[in-house]
Amino acid sequence: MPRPIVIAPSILSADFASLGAEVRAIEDAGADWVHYDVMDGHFVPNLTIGPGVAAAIRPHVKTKIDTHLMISPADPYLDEFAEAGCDTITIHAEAGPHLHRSLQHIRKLGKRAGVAINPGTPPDVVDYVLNLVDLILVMTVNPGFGGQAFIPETVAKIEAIRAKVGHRDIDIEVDGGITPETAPLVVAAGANALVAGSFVFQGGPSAYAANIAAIRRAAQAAAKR
Ligand SMILES: O=C(CO)[C@H](O)[C@H](O)COP(=O)(O)O
Ligand SMILES: [Fe+2]
Repeated sequence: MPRPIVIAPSILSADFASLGAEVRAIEDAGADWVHYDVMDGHFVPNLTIGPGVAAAIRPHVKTKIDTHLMISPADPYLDEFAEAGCDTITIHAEAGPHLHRSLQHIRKLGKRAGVAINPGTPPDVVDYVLNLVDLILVMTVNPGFGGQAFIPETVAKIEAIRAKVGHRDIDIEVDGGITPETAPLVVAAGANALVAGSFVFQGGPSAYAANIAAIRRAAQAAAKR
C-alpha cells in the first residue's frame, strides 16, 4: 500500500507570539502533522526554538509533531525532544558521525526516527540505515530559512530515494519551496509527505484551509498518475 499524502505546515512561518492558536488553526484547516523546525546557529545559519517550546505547544496539537532537528550535535538533545512529546524526530545525516547510533537511540525512545539529507548530499547515505528509519526527509532547499526557492535538481534524488525505499513502510518527506506548482513534481518523483511553511501561512488564518487544500489537490492529482 502506498503511504498516504501528508501535508505538514512548518510553524517556522507562524506567528511565534501566538503559537498555540496557530497550531490549532492549521489543524482545523486540515494539516496532517505540525512540522517543527529546530535550528542552532551552527549547523545552519539561523536560530529558532528548542524542546521547551515543543512541550508548550504539545497540549494544542491533536495530530503529530514532526520534528526537524537542524542541530549539531543532535545526540545530547534527543531525550529532551522525546520527553517534550515530539512524535517523529528527524536528524540530519550531515550533523554527526554516528547516524546509525543516533537513529537507534530515537527508536529506543519509542519515537519515529527520521533522517534528513541536504541538497548537496548523495542519496546513498541512507543505504545502511533503511531498517532504522520511519521517514527520509529530502531537503528541497538548503536548510536554515523559510521562503527559499525550490531546487529542481532535488527531484532526481527523490526518485533515487524512492527506488531504494520501494514499498517499505517509510515516509519520503520533502521540505522547502513547496507550493501547488512544485508539489506535483515531488509527488511524481515518489514523495508522500510535503512540508510547506510560507505558502500555507500566507494570508493569515482565514486562508490556511484553502492553502493546505491547494497543495493537497495538486499532490493527490500527481499521485494518481
Ligand atoms: O526546514 C525548513 C527550513 O530549513 C522549513 O521547514 C522550510 O523552510 C519550510 O519553509 P518554506 O515552505 O517557506 O520553504
Ligand atoms: Fe523543516
